[in-house]
Amino acid sequence: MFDIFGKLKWFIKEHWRRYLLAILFLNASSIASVIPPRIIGEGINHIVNKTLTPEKLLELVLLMTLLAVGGYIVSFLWVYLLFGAGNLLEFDLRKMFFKHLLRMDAKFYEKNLVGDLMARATSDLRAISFTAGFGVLALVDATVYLAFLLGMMIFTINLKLTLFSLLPLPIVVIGVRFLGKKIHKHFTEAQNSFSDLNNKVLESVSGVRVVRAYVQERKDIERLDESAKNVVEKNLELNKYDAAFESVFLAAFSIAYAIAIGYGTYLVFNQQLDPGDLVTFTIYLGMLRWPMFAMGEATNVMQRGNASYDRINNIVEQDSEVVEPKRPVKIGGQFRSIQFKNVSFEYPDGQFKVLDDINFEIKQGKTLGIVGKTGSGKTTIIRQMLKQYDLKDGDILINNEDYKEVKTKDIRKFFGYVPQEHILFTGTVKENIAFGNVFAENEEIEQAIDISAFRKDLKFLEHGLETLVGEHGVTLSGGQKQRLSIARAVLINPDILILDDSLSAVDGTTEKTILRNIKKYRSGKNTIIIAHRLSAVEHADEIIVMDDGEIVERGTHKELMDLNGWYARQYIHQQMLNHEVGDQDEA
Ligand SMILES: Nc1ncnc2c1ncn2[C@@H]1O[C@H](COP(=O)(O)OP(=O)(O)OP(=O)(O)O)[C@@H](O)[C@H]1O
Repeated sequence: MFDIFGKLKWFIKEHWRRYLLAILFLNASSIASVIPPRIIGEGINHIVNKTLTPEKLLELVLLMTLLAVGGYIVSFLWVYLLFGAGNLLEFDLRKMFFKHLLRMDAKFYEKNLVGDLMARATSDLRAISFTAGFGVLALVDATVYLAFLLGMMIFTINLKLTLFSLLPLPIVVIGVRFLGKKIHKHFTEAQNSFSDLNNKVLESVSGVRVVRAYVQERKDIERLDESAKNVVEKNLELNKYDAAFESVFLAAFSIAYAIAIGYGTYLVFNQQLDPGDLVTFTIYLGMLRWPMFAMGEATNVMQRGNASYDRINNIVEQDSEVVEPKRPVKIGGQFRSIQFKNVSFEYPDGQFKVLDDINFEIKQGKTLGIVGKTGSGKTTIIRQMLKQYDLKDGDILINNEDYKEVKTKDIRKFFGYVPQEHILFTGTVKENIAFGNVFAENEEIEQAIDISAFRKDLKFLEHGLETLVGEHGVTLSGGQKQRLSIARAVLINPDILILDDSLSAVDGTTEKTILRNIKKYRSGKNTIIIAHRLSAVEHADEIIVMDDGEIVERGTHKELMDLNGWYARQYIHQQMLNHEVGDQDEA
């Protein structure tokens, strides 16, 4: 049950002063709350014994007022400090979690779905934060405050009365132990089902257009329904144990209350107890509700916090397979070359070689074209180049240094990558373009817009560069997104610009314009172009043709045309199609 505090030792150690003060103020407020019932009892005894004088009454009222004001101040302080600790912990954990997500490799994201990660980053982190704030409060009140109250009941009122009223307590202890374990188990199951629902909602929302296009709304609703039902069932199961937990202790407490009232009245009748003391005792008994309830709550909250901490840890403990070098080699200065030497690769859960003995070199200032059938391994070459997966067979060298000896971030700084899927962040067009270089000057942004032929699109956007795009903004067409993504990559002026099928949604004329601009503005820099439309790589210094993970043809456009293989056949076929389309357009 206390495991969670062991796991949070690092945080408590860092914030021990805050916790110490919070607990001191919390206990001061407990003391401030156990004295007034005694004053009330004393007042009643004075009334019964007819010894109450105006001076005594004034003294009692002043004391009560003083305690109320003091209690208010210390309560404010402990609430601020203790719940603040919970918020600080949530902030620290969220930062750590997010940093970890940014560090992880592609394999991690294949294993852990986004919806599940989101569930952990929200409700699990909140459960842990709740433990660090409210959990500590419940624990302190269930022990120290309980001890204060019992002390007052035993030492200032009556030992026997107190002992009798505590008789049902063992029921609570047994209930807490048994039900606490069940709650831990069912809470984890409920959280897992919530993660699953999150994944499905995410898929449904992001794929809503496809779902509609295929008229699959009903099936999608059924799928979500099933998942939502599962969440409800798991939570109802959890509620059952939650309810049993609270009922066990409320029943035990009610019995204790009945015993105390019955036996206390008997003592008053036998003049072994003053009526004022019985009133004080009943008030204490009422006050005992919270620390006894807190006993259950502390267990409950700690069990949940523990389960959530394990779920967070489970993610944070997963390490990236891409191992960072212990003594990294620094590669400063300009990019000179990248070499693939006998590189073979299988995806972690794949069954076959996706890359088979790949060899090529890109020297400074050169353009490489990568073409081939779909699924032949073109993008996988890029993933290896960006060190997204661990390389097992063969070597990749950058400026003659082994990739394994160079930090991933030092490798990636050479690249500007335009992936097949274009991601727009919520913000303006300008912010999206300047994503990789927020300090870019306006002229640099304007130049990136010209290179990527995005200027003509700007005219159609109501607020030009300041138009909001992404989740809360206007929707851009596929071609516009491609051009914006190219502008984003061009702006960072990378040594190697990678266009991964990034010209597929632009027409032939715009493609020519973009390629001409890239050649002109990026002379001396490298470009890698993956394309299905071969006209996009015609001008490259070298073109490699991929088939089933192997390089089956290589050379310049002219050499490949002379070879009369897949490239030449495909090129001629595409040219004929272009003419046909052109003829139809003219007709
Ligand atoms: N994450 C992955 N896990 C397992 N297999 C994968 C993964 N990504 C791709 N593959 C497989 O690797 C092979 C090569 O994929 P890759 O994306 O490199 O091909 P490509 O030539 O770029 O295809 P396209 O032209 O359609 O983009 C395919 O058979 C694909 O199914």
